[in-house]
Amino acid sequence: MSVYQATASAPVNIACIKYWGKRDTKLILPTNSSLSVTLDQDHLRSTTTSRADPSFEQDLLWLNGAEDEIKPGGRLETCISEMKKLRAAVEAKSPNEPKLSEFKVHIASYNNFPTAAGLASSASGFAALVSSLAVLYKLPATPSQLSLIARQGSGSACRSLFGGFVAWEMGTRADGSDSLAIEVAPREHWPDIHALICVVNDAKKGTSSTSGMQRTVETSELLQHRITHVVPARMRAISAAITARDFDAFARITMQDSNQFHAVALDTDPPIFYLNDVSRAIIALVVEYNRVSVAAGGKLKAAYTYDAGPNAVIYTAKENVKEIVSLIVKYFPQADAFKDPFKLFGTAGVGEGSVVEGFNTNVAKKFEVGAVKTLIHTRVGDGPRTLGEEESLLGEDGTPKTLA
Ligand SMILES: Nc1ncnc2c1ncn2[C@@H]1O[C@H](COP(=O)(O)OP(=O)(O)OP(=O)(O)O)[C@@H](O)[C@H]1O
Ligand SMILES: C[C@@](O)(CCOP(=O)(O)OP(=O)(O)O)CC(=O)O
Repeated sequence: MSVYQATASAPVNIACIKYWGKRDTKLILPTNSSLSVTLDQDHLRSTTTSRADPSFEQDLLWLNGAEDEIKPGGRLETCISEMKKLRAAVEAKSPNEPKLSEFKVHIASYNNFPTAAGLASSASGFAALVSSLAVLYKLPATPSQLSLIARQGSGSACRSLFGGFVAWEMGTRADGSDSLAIEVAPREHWPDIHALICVVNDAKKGTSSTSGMQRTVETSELLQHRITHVVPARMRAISAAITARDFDAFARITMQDSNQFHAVALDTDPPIFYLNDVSRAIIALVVEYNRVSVAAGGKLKAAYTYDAGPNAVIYTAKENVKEIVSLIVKYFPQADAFKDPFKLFGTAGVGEGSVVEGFNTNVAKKFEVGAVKTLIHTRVGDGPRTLGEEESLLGEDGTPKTLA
């Protein structure tokens, strides 16, 4: 008997121009376009195995080993049924293909980083789900076509269908058929972009993106200004900065847009606060680090950005990562040694950290150990990957394997 199954992994993406607001909550159609950098799956990824079998009695999904309910009419069910529709179209054209669209599926997914902690697990998760089903169903779909379905799982997930630098074009049609992700540039265009994630809090967050942005749409006047007068010009400017590999412009726009996103959160009634004292101290450190560079006749060297939580993502060129890690460690002592995936520091490690010459050390106070729990160093990465049988997360009986 044939086993119909496929495994795929997908990356996390972190937006430079933020998606915040829906014009259609069921189809997940945004009030503005957005743009992100896809991060390297070698460090952060969701891996998903999907299997179709005539003996399965219902569609089931396990996330990190625990069964996750597939609610009727919910996001998971929407994505799975949209993928089955695409499969049914393949079967209609090729009658010899097995009728997988009529079988139930068992899906096992695993995130190698904290779930629902503001590290964009829903983005990599839905991208991996859609990618594994696309391989299982042998769909002739492009990443942009698949992004239309991942979008209905979680808006930001549509951008994880591509590597590199990715735009989600908001589209104008009521059915959402033009609200999809496109590649602005592949990672090979600008592989020098690295990211340092400062994990301030990896617990489940207070106000979810989904409910927070809806409240903003309903109550914030500032959001209307942002979507009409600010984002369209920023989308053009940051795309041009990426094309020209102009880090200075890329960094300025990224920080401005993070600030404005948190301003519209504050402009929401009741207000939403995602940043905390630690987040604000990291902003002060990045601002001062850039000031020193500009004062010496140089350009911006780092850009902070924050999603719906206190964790910072700092984009920079590879050559600056060592200075920035040293800076963060100086103010935020680490309980565990910095995992140095790019071997920037020798055997001595980061030590106590340090600041660059001319840095005003009074811009922030030194925090206690644990204020920044972990530092994850990664870089721009590729799009979803198809994995081999040996990577399957499902055992012979169609339930998740126990992972070592
Ligand atoms: N690998 C996965 N496969 C399927 N669904 C997933 C996966 N990982 C996460 N999800 C879904 O995404 C939800 C978490 O999304 P949520 O938006 O709360 O957090 P986040 O994505 O980590 O944070 P943010 O979107 O603010 O960066 C999970 O509860 C689950 O429903
Ligand atoms: C702040 C953000 O990370 C918001 C992400 O929101 P989600 O994509 O998690 O929201 P839903 O579409 O409701 O699932 C900005 C961004 O990623 O663009």
